[in-house]
Amino acid sequence: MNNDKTAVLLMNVGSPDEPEIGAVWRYLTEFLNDKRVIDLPWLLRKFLVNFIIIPFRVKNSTRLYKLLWTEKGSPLIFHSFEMKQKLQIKLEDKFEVFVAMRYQNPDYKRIICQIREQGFKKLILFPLYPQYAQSTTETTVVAVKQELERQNSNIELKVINQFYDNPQFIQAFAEQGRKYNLADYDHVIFSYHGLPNRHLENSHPDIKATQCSCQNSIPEYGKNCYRATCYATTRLLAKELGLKKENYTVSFQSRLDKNWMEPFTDNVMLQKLQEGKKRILVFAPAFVTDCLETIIEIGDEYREIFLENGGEKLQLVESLNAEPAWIDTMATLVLEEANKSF
Ligand SMILES: C=CC1=C(C)c2cc3[nH]c(cc4nc(cc5[nH]c(cc1n2)c(C)c5CCC(=O)O)C(CCC(=O)O)=C4C)c(C)c3C=C
Ligand SMILES: [Fe+2]
Ligand SMILES: [Fe+2]
Repeated sequence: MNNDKTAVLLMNVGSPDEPEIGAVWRYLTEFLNDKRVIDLPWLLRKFLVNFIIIPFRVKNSTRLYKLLWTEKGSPLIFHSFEMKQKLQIKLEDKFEVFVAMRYQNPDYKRIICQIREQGFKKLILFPLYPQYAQSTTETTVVAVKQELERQNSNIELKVINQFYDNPQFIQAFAEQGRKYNLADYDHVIFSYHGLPNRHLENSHPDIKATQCSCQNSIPEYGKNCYRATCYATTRLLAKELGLKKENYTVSFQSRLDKNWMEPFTDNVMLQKLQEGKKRILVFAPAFVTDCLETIIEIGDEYREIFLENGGEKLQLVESLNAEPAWIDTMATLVLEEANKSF
């Protein structure tokens, strides 16, 4: 029994079990039927997701997952496991670290069952998203709370809600960037996973998102405003890297349709090219592990478009994965959370 130990649960989005059409279909079905991801009325969501989006998307997504897949499987999954192992060593034996995915496997419901059966009384949930969003952190927290209730568990829960401005996180990402010589590049893009504009409006209860100045500072209400926190992460990273305002741009990638957060990364990249910036370095600080959206979308797809249009170099900065500076950051975040009273 582990009465005096605290369980730490790392949770990320998840990947399909294999890069085959059936597995990708199951993954997209679980992911996109989540009402916090596609937040439309039930019937409209079911119809749109299951009869339009998935049938139209699944073939291409499978092709991309085949390109992404390695001998060790999906990067998002194997990097998450490597993080878990290294964090366990760092935290030693007062904590036991688990890893689960919001969608597909390892299944968070099964991992919570293990945590309960092993007698843990305290759980620190660590959603692996630097910036809070309803489609990532919120859905993870709600799912874990619901599952703990369903299993009649009295485990005490704490959550690391976000860490977009944590100085160690900023340092760790900057260190990844410093592996490249910044002087070799004409411009830097900070590319974040986008959100539907509707989600942005949800985090702007009193004002239209378009009228909000959260690009410049975190507004009063704004700690849960994804756009505000993306820009805040960028300002801190730019400062750490000594970048001048005119030498970097924030943009958003991975849109499902045109009503997503702008500017779009691919448009920014081509606009910079027109301005004569032929060598671009891209950071993706919404992701702590490399995944489909970094390796394939930026590293392959955007890079190819950039080169075809006359660019010379588009370089993706690797994510934090299991880098020592990031493992140290994770340990600090866990210990800080553990030191707040349960
Ligand atoms: C910052 C993290 C993420 C946010 C915010 C996010 C929002 C979001 N995503 C979709 C739809 C898809 N995302 C997909 C892949 C994917 N998304 C994230 C992270 C965030 N998503 C990651 C890390 C990944 C990669 C997973 C991997 O296996 O490597 C996919 C699947 C791939 C594809 O078919 O393109 C979809 C679909 C929505 C709708 C959304 C916000 C509403
Ligand atoms: Fe996504
Ligand atoms: Fe805002």
